[in-house]
Amino acid sequence: MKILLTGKNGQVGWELQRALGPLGQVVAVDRQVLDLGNPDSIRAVIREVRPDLIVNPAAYTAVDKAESEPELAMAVNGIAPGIMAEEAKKLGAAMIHYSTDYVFDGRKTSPYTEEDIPSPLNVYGKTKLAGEQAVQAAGIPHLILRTSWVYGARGKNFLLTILRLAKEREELKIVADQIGAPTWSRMIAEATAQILAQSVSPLTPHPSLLTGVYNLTAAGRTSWCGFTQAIVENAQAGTRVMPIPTSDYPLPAPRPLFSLLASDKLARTFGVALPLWDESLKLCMA
Ligand SMILES: NC(=O)C1=CN([C@@H]2O[C@H](COP(=O)(O)OP(=O)(O)OC[C@H]3O[C@@H](n4cnc5c(N)ncnc54)[C@H](OP(=O)(O)O)[C@@H]3O)[C@@H](O)[C@H]2O)C=CC1
Ligand SMILES: Cc1cn([C@H]2C[C@H](O)[C@@H](COP(=O)(O)OP(=O)(O)O[C@H]3O[C@@H](C)C(=O)[C@@H](O)[C@H]3O)O2)c(=O)[nH]c1=O
Ligand SMILES: [Mg+2]
Repeated sequence: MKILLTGKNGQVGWELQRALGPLGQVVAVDRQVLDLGNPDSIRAVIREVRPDLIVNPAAYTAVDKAESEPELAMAVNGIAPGIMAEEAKKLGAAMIHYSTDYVFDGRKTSPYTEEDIPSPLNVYGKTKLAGEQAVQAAGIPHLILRTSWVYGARGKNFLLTILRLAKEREELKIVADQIGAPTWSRMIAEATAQILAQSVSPLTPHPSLLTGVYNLTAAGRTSWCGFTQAIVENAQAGTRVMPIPTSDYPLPAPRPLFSLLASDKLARTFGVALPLWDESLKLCMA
């Protein structure tokens, strides 16, 4: 099986390079080779590589910047995945795509399921929803894996931001009224590999994916403030962490207040379930 992996230097892309290795021949590309903002570049690379499977963790993930760059965010998150899926269709290939809790408005009080109707609050969420719909419209075998609050040992993420701020400041003020599940990029990659391993057979080069949307997040729940407290504790940083309401931390993009995703469908379908968020955080930080 030949796998084309986009965004190889991103948090999830980096971990996928390693995790997918045993499952096939991985052709991992970055923005220089495959520019998601450029449809011709997307088509050219896919036609040259001729993958059996496209795995697409590349995305425009700067949530606030997206508010002032909506066209670029839409090109990368909304339009590019559809072009990939159309090219996959011509090759008889399948696709694994990633999406976000930010497709929801956060007005629910119990975890969102795959049946809940998305209603994004910000440009990033709107463009990610458009990308989901574009992949679905192509009519190819696909998985859309929705995850949340991704962190890891490299790249731009909340864990690394807090570790930096904890060194610079004696006190951190962090919003405590946004609830979600911090998810380690490595867990997302390993779960993807486990799912994929169940979907390939030596008889056919193309994976037979159980097409659909699946939530894929760590178990448990916390707030950004709770996440910060755990980071500071694990780092033995001694920084004070003060809970604040979202209204005290104004940002260009509104965030959903509640964005827990129920991962039962993933467990039911593939027998895959991620550990508690704070257990993975300890492992990652160790
Ligand atoms: N980060 C998070 O908190 C969450 C992420 N997700 C989703 O999970 C997936 C993986 O996210 P994550 O690994 O955190 O993302 P990152 O921001 O860590 O990585 C994204 C990658 O996409 C690449 N990229 C951005 N623009 C382009 C472009 N125009 N052409 C080619 N490549 C581009 C980046 O390249 P470069 O390094 O050159 O910028 C980077 O390597 C995404 O679909 C994201 O929407 C879902 C929930 C939470
Ligand atoms: C740095 C900092 C942030 N915050 C708040 C701001 C914000 O409400 C919250 C989270 O901050 P961030 O901007 O890092 O998180 P954000 O970029 O909103 O993270 C999101 O990224 C996209 C890509 C996703 O798909 C989502 O699942 C989610 O992970 O923490 C504080 O309250 N104090 C602080 O000092
Ligand atoms: Mg961010």
